[in-house]
Formats: sequence, C-alpha cells, structure tokens
Amino acid sequence: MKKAYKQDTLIDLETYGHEGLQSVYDDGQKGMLACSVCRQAVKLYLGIVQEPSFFHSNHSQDCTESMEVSLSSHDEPKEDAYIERNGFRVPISRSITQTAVIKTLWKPTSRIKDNPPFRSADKEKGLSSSSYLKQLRESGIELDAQQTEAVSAIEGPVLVLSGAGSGKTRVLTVRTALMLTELNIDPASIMLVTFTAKASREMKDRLNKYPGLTAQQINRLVCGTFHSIFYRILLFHEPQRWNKESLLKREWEKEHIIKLAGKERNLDEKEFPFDSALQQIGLWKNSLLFPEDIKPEDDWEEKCAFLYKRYEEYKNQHHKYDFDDMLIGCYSLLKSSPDILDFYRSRFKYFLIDEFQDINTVQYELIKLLSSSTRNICAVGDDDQSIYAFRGSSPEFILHFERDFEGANVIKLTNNYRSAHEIVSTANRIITRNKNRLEKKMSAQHNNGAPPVLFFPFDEEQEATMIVTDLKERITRGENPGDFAILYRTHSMSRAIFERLAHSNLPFVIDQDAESFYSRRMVKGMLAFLKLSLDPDDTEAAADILPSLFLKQNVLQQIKAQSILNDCSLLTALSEVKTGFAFQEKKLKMLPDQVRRLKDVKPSIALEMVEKDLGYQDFVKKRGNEGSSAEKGSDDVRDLKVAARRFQTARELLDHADHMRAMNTEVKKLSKHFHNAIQLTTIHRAKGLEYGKVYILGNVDGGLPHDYSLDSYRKGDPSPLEEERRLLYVAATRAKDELFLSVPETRRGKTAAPSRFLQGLNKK
Ligand SMILES: Nc1ncnc2c1ncn2[C@@H]1O[C@H](COP(=O)(O)OP(=O)(O)OP(=O)(O)O)[C@@H](O)[C@H]1O
Repeated sequence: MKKAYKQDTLIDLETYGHEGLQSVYDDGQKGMLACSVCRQAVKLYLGIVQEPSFFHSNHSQDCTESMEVSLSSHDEPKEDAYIERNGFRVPISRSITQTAVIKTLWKPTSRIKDNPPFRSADKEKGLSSSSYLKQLRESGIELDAQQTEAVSAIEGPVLVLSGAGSGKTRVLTVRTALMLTELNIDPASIMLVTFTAKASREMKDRLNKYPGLTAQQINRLVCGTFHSIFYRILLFHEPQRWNKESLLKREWEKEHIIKLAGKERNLDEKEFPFDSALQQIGLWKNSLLFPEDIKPEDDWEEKCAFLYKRYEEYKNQHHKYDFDDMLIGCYSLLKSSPDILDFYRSRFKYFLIDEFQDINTVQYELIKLLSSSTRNICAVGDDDQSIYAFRGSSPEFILHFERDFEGANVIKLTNNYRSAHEIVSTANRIITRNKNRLEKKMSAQHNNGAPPVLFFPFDEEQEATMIVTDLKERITRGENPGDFAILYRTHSMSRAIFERLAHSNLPFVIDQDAESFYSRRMVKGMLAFLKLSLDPDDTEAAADILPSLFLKQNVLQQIKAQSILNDCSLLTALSEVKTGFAFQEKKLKMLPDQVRRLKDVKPSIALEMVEKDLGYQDFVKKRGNEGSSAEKGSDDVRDLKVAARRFQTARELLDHADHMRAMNTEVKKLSKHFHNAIQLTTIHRAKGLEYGKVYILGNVDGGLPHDYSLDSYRKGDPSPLEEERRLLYVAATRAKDELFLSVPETRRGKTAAPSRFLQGLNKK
C-alpha cells in the first residue's frame, strides 16, 4: 500500500520526499497513521529488501488500494509476498525487488555487478613427505599447497603474505607443532608473537588439541604479545625499575600527568583534548621519536610536544613507566648491554610473528636486533590489512621485508576459506586500486552467496531503521543474532543504530570502549544550554556551558555564591559575571533571555540558535579540535543536529540523551554475558574476526574514507586514503555469507557522495 493518512493529511509514497520517510516511519510506530481505505492503523515498512510501503499493524491482509497506486501491474508487489509475524511484516521471498520502484524518490537497493564468475577451486592439496602433516590431515587439519610450503620453510627469513581468511592461524599453529614434533626444536627457543593476548590463548588452545604435543612443550613456548614477552625480559633484569606498582596502567593516570602540565600552558581540562594528545605522544614513542626529536609542524603538535616532554620528566622523577616504555625500555636495554643481547640472541632461535602488517617501529627494531644472527624469522601478515597507522604501524615494514631480510622466501596464501566468491571478488576489486601494496589476489573456495547488496538510505537515521528492519525480519525468520555484525569507521557513526537497537528487543553488544555519543564533550556542552533553558539552576549544565562562554571553571563557585546572595538562578547570576571585557559582559547580559527562549522551539531549531546566536560556533572553531581533523568537534555538532530532528521538544531530546547514556553503560555490562547477540563494532575491533552477515555503515566520502584522509589526499599525501581503503577491505572480508553496504544520500545534514571506493562496482 502506498497511501496512508496522518490525521487528515494523505501521505502518498509515490510523491513523498525520501527525506521525510523516517518521520512517517516514527509516526507509524506511534500509531499515528491510518489506512487510506479502511482507516485502521498502519505502519511504514522501511527496510532493505523491498521498497517502502504501508502495512496494517494488527492484521495481515492489506487493503487492496492498489488501484489508487500508479505502479504498473508488472511492477506491483504481490500481497502474498508478505506474512505477519510477531506484529512484524516479513517478506516471504528474500529476493531483492528491483522492478517495483517508487518513481524518482526511492533509490532501489541493488547488488554489486560484474564480479568475475566463480571458478571451482581446483585446490592443490599440500604434498609433503612429513609424517606429522599426514597425521594432522587424518585428524581433519588439512593444508593446501601454499600453506604446506609456509609451514615447512623453517630456516631463514620467510614472509607469509596471507590474504584475508586464508588460514594464517592454522599456518602459525601447524608450523609451531611441526617444529616441536618432527624437528625436535626446543620450545624455549621459539618466540611466537601475537597481536592480542586472546590470539595467543587461541594459538595455545589449538596446539593443545593437535596430536603428538605435550602440555609441557606448549607451556615452554615463549608465546604472547610484544608487551608481555618483552616486559618479562625487563622484569628479569631490572625488577626494581619495572615493578608492577610503578606502571601507569590506566588512561586517566596518564591524562592526570599531562593535565598537570597543561596548566603551565593554560590548557583547560574541559577544552583541550588531552586524550588525543596522549594518542599523539604514544605514536611518537612507538616510532622511537623522543621529545628532543620532535619538530612540531603546527600548533597542535607544538602543544603535544610540550606535554610529551613534561610527561617524560614526570615519569622519570616519580619512577613511573607506561606500556609503551616496556618496549622502548627493552630496546634500550638490549642496545646498551651487549651481554644481555648476546644471551637472548643465543636463547631465541626462531621467531614467528603474527599480524606483521601492524608492527610498529620499536617492535620491528626489537625483532631485527634479536633475530640478526639466526635470521630465522617467519613473519605472517597481510599488507592489505594494515590499519593501525595511528598507533605507528605501517605496511612499509611488510613491503620492505625482502630488502631488510635479504634472501627472504615470500610465500603467498591466496585461498580464502572464509567468504563466498562474490564477497571475495568484491573485496579484490576494492583493494587492487591501492598502489602501495604487494600484488596478490584471493580466490574463494565456495560460491554460496549472492553479490553484496548496496542500499541507499536518505540519512543516518534511515540507515539505522532500514538495518534494524532487516535484522528483525531475518531473526523472526529464524536466523541467529550472533551471526550479524554492524561495522563502522568510528564509534560516533554508531549513534543512530545504537538508538534503534536500544529501542528494539533484539540482543546486541557493543565495544567496551564505546563512549555514548551524548557524553562527548561538544555534545554535552551544547545540550547543557537546552538543560539550562528548562532549569536555570542546573549546576552541571551551568558548569558545562562555561567553556563555550570562554569562562574558567572557577566562575561556577562565583555564580553559586551570587545566586544565594541575590536569591536568583545560576543563569541570572551568570549574566552578572564581570570579566573585564565589555564585549563579553554584554553578551552575558543577553544570555538568560536567549537561553530561556530555547525551550519554546523545536530542539533542532534550538541547537541552531545555540550555535549561531549563543556563539557555540565560535567556541567549536577555536576549541573543537578542528585542527586535528580525525576527531572534529564540529562533526559532533552536526551529528547532534541530525539526531535532534526526530524530537519535538527539548525535554524529549534531553530525556532521550539521558536514556541513551544509561543504555550505553547497561549494554556494556551485558555485553560480557551475551553470547548470541548482534555485534556493533568498529572495523578496527573486528579485525581477525568473522561473521555470517555483515552490514557496513556510511559508505560515503567523508565517512569511509574518513574526512581526514581526503584532506591529506588533497594536500598531496595519498597514504591515509590507502589505509581507509584497507579498512573497507578488512570490513568486507569479515563476512562469510552476506555483505550489505549502506550508501546514505546525506551525511551530517549535507549531501554526500557515494564512497569513491565503490566506484564502478555496481555498473554494467
Ligand atoms: N586448508 C584449509 N582447508 C579448509 N579450511 C581452512 C583451511 N585453512 C583455514 N581454513 C579455515 O578458514 C577460516 C579462516 O581462517 P583464519 O581465521 O585462520 O584466517 P586468517 O588468515 O587468520 O583471516 P584474517 O586475516 O582475515 O583474519 C577458518 O575457519 C579456518 O578453519
């Protein structure tokens, strides 16, 4: 059905603007829509599979008003294409309708086109004379020819270039097992380095299941992350200096130190992004750049360099160290103590390094130092999956492996055992456009699945609604929530989908470090004006608006005292503050009236007023971290304005923000216990994981690729853009069976161009 009434207004989907569909959807959810024929309640279907249409909420038979609808009979969706389950309209057929298109307004869902046909893999089995590999094969652990070569080349430098899903974990574990069994290599002479502690546990678990290995052998392996292994070495040689009590374990401990230093430069806690500064400091440390090496290129780097210097001084004075120091400390120890270096060079004879594409300078130098005499290093990784440049990793280490380790044997694993052919082909087409990479092409081992889907919501809100509709349909039909993942470039992109899932009954989990959108500095600051408009005595809100009025936090005490003395509200007291600047004082005088007016208009308008009339725009320009492009305050402001569109009053928006903050905490608590839930995660966190079905949000220029990479590209540096393309590649290759790419028409309230990474993928 294409027509419905909202009160007396007829909504005709044939002519209704794409941008208004979300609010029609919301009206339907609130029971505000009626069938144009029988006047019973209807809702709007806003999903991925079919075009939007109205359906009755309380019975499955839709009225036959199709004569009113100007779709040709050829295009008309059949009523029996739907069934009603749990009050939800579920299409029976999963086929994507490309013919029943709402003219001009609705861009139909489509699929990636022109992928090369699937060639049944004539997979070469690994031929090896190894009796151990035969034994493994008999117990179900097979290797193909490339994998066999990779596990058998034990001596000398080896680079295993393993495409996504090509079984590198299998290669690493089988290789280790082979060394311990058939080759009788002492486990204590093998260093097996993984990217996470979880990965090292998984490796050991797998080894424990392999035939012919004893628990004792596995325990004697030196297996762990770079940090855990090198910290053990430090602790052995300098236990006093590296005792556990001196470790700055938590981010807030480190932030505390740089915040103290920030006072010397008048960097306000509420304004300066100390967390980003810590990240910058970590980046320098991991690149073995010490305070004296830094040559700041702009104001941001200059401030960070100052904080870095003070941070190091503080640690030295107070005998503290952080995680980064563990690696730097070990590197210095080995460099400055030839005896110790010799000892470890003769102790460790074999190095196996997982996720080599994410190695950083200090880690690389450590491994080079230790392996230089035996040169038995086996690096396993995929330059196409290098996505941690912000932590100092770079695909350069893998790209230059052959140069740094002369005579290296390079083995490519190109069979993808994870994903269906159409997904693998699409991923290949995306990544081959990167220039700085080693040539390789994955080939899928099965063809069970249709080409990836492209869908085109109007904005972030519709994107979330369409995905949740799709999830509900599928889960109602019996699919497993744990099979789904929703991946995004940055946490802030997950706001709308989090909100929609929080209001559904679907089980979902989020990353532990995902902060609520409404707790972000710029968002809180802006909402504080709305809060004050409803309650001029709200102390927290008064404190939160001070930075944007360019007032120090100590003004809070002053206005509290004034409000008691003069028996007035905090807001009125604020208007009396004397700053010594006539212009500022004049602005403060106007504040109470301006703030009070905010509650009388829709929140989306109120936010515009805060931005333009109350000077928030100037604040964001000056203090919104605008220079550091990756985390701009202005982006948060634009996101908030999109979120606010769905609310009629300031109270509704503020209640929603409180609810979402509470839900964020709650969902994180539950995330630890949920085992069969939809996963919401950043692409970075999804690395190394796999899911049946994957939705990727925001495939538009500015979203993925992220704005900052486009800025760099315009300035002549293409490498961040290449890293963004790798991110899309990593995201796409997490999917085993189905992949959905969302391409919204607008983003943050502005028209958006489809991601350049998808160019040409859906055209004949
Ligand atoms: N020779 C093989 N035959 C059949 N299945 C295999 C083979 N090798 C690996 N697999 C399976 O392929 C899947 C992907 O393997 P794995 O997770 O080790 O890939 P990966 O290279 O680590 O992936 P990524 O780099 O994308 O995270 C696993 O389910 C694994 O059991």
